[in-house]
Amino acid sequence: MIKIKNLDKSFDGFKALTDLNLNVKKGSIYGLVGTNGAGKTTLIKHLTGILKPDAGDILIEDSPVFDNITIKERMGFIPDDLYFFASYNLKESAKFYSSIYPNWNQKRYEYMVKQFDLNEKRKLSKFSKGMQKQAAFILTMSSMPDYLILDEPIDGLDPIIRKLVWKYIVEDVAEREMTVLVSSHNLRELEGICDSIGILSKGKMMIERDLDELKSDIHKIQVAFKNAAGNPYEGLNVLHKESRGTVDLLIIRNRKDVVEQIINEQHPVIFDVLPLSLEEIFIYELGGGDHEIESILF
Ligand SMILES: Nc1ncnc2c1ncn2[C@@H]1O[C@H](COP(=O)(O)OP(=O)(O)OP(=O)(O)O)[C@@H](O)[C@H]1O
Repeated sequence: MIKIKNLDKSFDGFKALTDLNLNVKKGSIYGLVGTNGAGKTTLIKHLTGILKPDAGDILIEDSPVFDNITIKERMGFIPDDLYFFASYNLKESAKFYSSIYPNWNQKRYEYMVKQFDLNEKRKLSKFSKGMQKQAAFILTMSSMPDYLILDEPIDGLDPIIRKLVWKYIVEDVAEREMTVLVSSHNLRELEGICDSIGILSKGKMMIERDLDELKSDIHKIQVAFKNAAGNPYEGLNVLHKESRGTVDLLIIRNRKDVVEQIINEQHPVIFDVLPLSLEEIFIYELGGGDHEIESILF
């Protein structure tokens, strides 16, 4: 399990992370999302022991991460900006990885090289950006990490490879309880694989919830009444409302059964509860402003 408690970090007086808390359950996939500059990479650099916090605790299995070789041997990290030894090919890199990661799995490495169809004798510096990401993924997954930390892992990968990457991750989570934290701007893909989500904004954790729970709390409805008496939405937590002719479109933060009960009491002529995607929740929660929400949601 990964736990961050009250993390603070400043760069030359600029507060990049403020009193940040984060929890990732063992054997789960945690999606870290946030606007540009929100602090995702800074947070990940703390989690992987690259940066030292000004204050707070970064714990894996209750042990501090910084300078913790035992934990780092069991951790795989793919940064946004990859670093390779310029003169190495994939095969030489694998040899290096096998010397530092005690759980290195040579069979898996060979299988993955075939499956991703990479030439292991070609210098990594000659690979395209996407091929370098694939190489980093093969090396990391062949070290059989218990903790996998990924910063924008699918950026620049084609759809077939992206599918393969997620397949490996999901299988390792299911089969050997690997714990994953992944930052991404691709909310549609995160939505399909994450158990929980942390939404970061301006260095602060805005929301951290199970994805299903998050979704069961907030709904988009369209509704029309023939003769509504007074305010038909009284008792509901309406986050946003607009009207198109006789049809009202609303974002409501209540349980679905509560929404249904209150609206049905007013005998609507039209009433649909529509699912809200993670992308929509993200935009709403980060207060995109009613105008932006309007154009995206409806
Ligand atoms: N070494 C540094 N020195 C000064 N400021 C930094 C440093 N690293 C990060 N920052 C600042 O901290 C803030 C958070 O940056 P970070 O790279 O963590 O954001 P991010 O959420 O990963 O953004 P993006 O989605 O654009 O990659 C930014 O304002 C950035 O300029």
